[in-house]
Amino acid sequence: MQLKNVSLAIEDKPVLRSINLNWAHGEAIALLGANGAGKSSLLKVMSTLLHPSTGKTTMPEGMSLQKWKSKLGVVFPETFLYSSLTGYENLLFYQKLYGKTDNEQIEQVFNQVNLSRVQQERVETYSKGMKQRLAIARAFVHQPTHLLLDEPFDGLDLASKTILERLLKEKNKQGVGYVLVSHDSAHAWDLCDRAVLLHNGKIVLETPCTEKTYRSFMNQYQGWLKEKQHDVF
Ligand SMILES: Nc1ncnc2c1ncn2[C@@H]1O[C@H](COP(=O)(O)OP(=O)(O)OP(=O)(O)O)[C@@H](O)[C@H]1O
Repeated sequence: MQLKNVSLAIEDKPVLRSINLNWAHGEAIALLGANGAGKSSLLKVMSTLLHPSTGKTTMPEGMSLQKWKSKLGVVFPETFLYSSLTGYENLLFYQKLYGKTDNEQIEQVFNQVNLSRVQQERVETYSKGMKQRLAIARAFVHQPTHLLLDEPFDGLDLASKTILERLLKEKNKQGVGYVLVSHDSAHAWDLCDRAVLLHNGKIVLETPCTEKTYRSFMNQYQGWLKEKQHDVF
């Protein structure tokens, strides 16, 4: 997917400013930045939930908007789960939305997020971490090729965190790309090919995620964060 000069204003407030970003097929991008930098808004534009005020988003080659939506899996702070339905009913519902019914796939994702045991229980009885794992399963249930992940590790215990890390690495090996928003830069660095830093709605830094580039990136990131503190206080 390609974003060209994308800007977004919400209620006249500039949230994204002239964003240029190329997301290559299978690429894992860490999207970093301070609170309010515009990370979630950018993911929403990429998911087409929000439309840019100006600029252009282009789908990967040959893909219609409809096709793009069908290839996309999202983990957003809103879980999009139905609490009065069981875990199984939720996954079945979402799979059907994508025009599929594949019980084996549902079983597989339940196994992957370690929720098989409670799949017939209503979601309102799940803990926060279990709901988050089900939201992750929901994002994977139609076998997307692109993932938009807004703090997907939020609320996960250590074991669940490891499960998700493994899942992302495995999917990435199979060619699935993702954009990962995280406040844990070191963690995101380990899971991604490239890091993009947003500040006040602008991309201010981009670098490949290698051991060598981490320190320099973090020094610059901290510089931006200090500037942000001056803005606020
Ligand atoms: N619905 C909305 N109405 C008004 N302002 C909004 C809305 N959504 C986002 N904003 C503003 O847009 C800016 C960017 O918000 P966004 O949630 O994208 O940032 P973020 O980088 O994801 O932050 P965080 O790390 O805190 O999640 C913020 O200043 C926020 O107040």
